[in-house]
Amino acid sequence: MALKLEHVTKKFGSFTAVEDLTLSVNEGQMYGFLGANGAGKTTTFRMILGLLDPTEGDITWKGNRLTYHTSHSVGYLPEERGLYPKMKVEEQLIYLAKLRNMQKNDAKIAAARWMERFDVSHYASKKVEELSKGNQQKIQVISSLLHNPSLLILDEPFSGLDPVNVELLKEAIIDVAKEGATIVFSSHRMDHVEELCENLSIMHHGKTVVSGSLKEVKRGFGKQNVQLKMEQDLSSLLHTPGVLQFKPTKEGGIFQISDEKVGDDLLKKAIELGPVRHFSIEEPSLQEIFIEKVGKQHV
Ligand SMILES: Nc1ncnc2c1ncn2[C@@H]1O[C@H](COP(=O)(O)OP(=O)(O)OP(=O)(O)O)[C@@H](O)[C@H]1O
Repeated sequence: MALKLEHVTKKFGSFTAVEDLTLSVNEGQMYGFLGANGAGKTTTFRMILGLLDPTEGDITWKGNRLTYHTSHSVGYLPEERGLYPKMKVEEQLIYLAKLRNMQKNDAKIAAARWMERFDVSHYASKKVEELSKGNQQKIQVISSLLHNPSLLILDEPFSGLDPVNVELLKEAIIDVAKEGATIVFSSHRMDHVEELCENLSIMHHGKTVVSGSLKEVKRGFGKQNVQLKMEQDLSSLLHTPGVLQFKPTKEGGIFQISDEKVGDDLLKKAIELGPVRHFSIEEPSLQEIFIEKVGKQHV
C-alpha cells in the first residue's frame, strides 16, 4: 500500500473531527473521499500532508510520514484556494513549480503544456486576479500537478467548474493516474466519484460509515432498484414482499428491492397488469447510498 492511515484520530480540544480512520490506497489508484460538510475530509488531507498532526494513529506514504514542506513529490489542491492575486499566471506557475524543485525551463515547458490543455494559454501574462473564479481554479489545479507529483491530493477539485471544464479536469486526472500517480480527492458529486474511483470512503461526523471498492460498497448496500416502463398504474405493486420503496416516474416507476429475487416477483405481477415495455434490475447509485448512510438533511 502506498498511502496508509491507521486508526487516525484528530481532536481539536474536546471536539473529535476525525475518529479512528483506517484506509489504504495503492500506488496509481484513484481514491474518492465523500462526506457531508464538516465530515472531516479537509482535516484528513491536512494530516496526510503533514500540515496537521494526528492526535492518535499513524499516516505513512510509502512507509514514511510526509511533511508537506519537505516533500516535492506531493501535489495539493487546497479547499481554500490560494494563489497570489497580483502575480501573472505563467510567472506564478513557474514560481510554484520551482518551489517543488523543478528547473525553470522544465517548469516553463510543463506550464505551457498544461495551460494549453486547460485552455488558459491566453491568460499566461494576465494577473491571477483578472481571471474568473473557474479559470483561477484551473490555474491552481495546474499548479498542483505541474511538477509530476506521485501523490496528488485534490480537495473538491470540480467545485466551481462548468461542465466542459469538469470533463477537461476528469480527463487530466485520469491521465495523471495512468502515468502512475496516486490520487485522493474529495467531492460532493457522487457521479464524479462513481466515474473515477475504484475505491472510496464516506465519512460522517468524523467516522467512516462506508468504505471499500465501488463494487463492494454497492453490493454491501444490499438493496437494488427495479425499473419498469409501462402505461398502467404501478402503485399496487408496492405491496409485493421485499419491495422497500416505490417512486412513480413519467414512464412507469422505480422500486427499491431487498434482493434480486424480488425482481422476478415484480415482473410477474407487472405482466399481469399489462404489457411491460422495459424491465431492468439496477445497482444502487452512490447518491442513494450516501443519502441513506449520511441522511437527507446533510446533503
Ligand atoms: N482548526 C480547527 N479547530 C477547530 N475545529 C476545526 C478545525 N479545523 C476543522 N475543524 C472542525 O472539524 C470538523 C471537520 O472539518 P473539515 O474541514 O475537515 O470538514 P470537511 O469534511 O472538509 O467539510 P467540507 O465538505 O465542508 O469542506 C468541522 O466540524 C470543523 O469545524
